[in-house]
Amino acid sequence: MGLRIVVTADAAAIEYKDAVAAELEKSEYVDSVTDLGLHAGEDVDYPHLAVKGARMIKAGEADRGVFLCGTGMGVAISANKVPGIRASTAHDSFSVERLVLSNNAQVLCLGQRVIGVELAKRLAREFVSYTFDPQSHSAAKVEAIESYETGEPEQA
Ligand SMILES: O=C[C@H](O)[C@H](O)COP(=O)(O)O
Repeated sequence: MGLRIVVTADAAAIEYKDAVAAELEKSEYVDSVTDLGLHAGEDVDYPHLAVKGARMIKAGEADRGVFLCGTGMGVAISANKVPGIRASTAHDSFSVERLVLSNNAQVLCLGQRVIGVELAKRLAREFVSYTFDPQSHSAAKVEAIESYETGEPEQA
């Protein structure tokens, strides 16, 4: 079964969000792409969009997200406010690989004002091709991240 992807972007990144969504629709790893907007003419600030998308993942309504803004940083910071969500900006292939394989991140964040559209499409395509291995040496570290969300850190 393929991934259910949610995409969203503020007014600074609508063009790239649409390009990334179209790219992901073609991916063999993707079953569905849900577009939370923005669409042309709409204006909602990035924190609200990123948290809405992150909450969809947290609720089990989507598996992964690709969130965009001018830099990819505001949506990442915002998505990480949702407990259980791991999101980061990553603008190179190696980082995107490690975002999944090391960090088990559900959300890739991209910046329309920083990279070219072809790179954005490629990174989104690569992001959905990786699967975290819960038996890997990285799993305990991801669990440690989660332990800091419970209010009872395993090791401070
Ligand atoms: O991280 C924030 C984004 O880049 C956003 O698209 C632009 O935010 P700003 O208008 O506050 O610079």
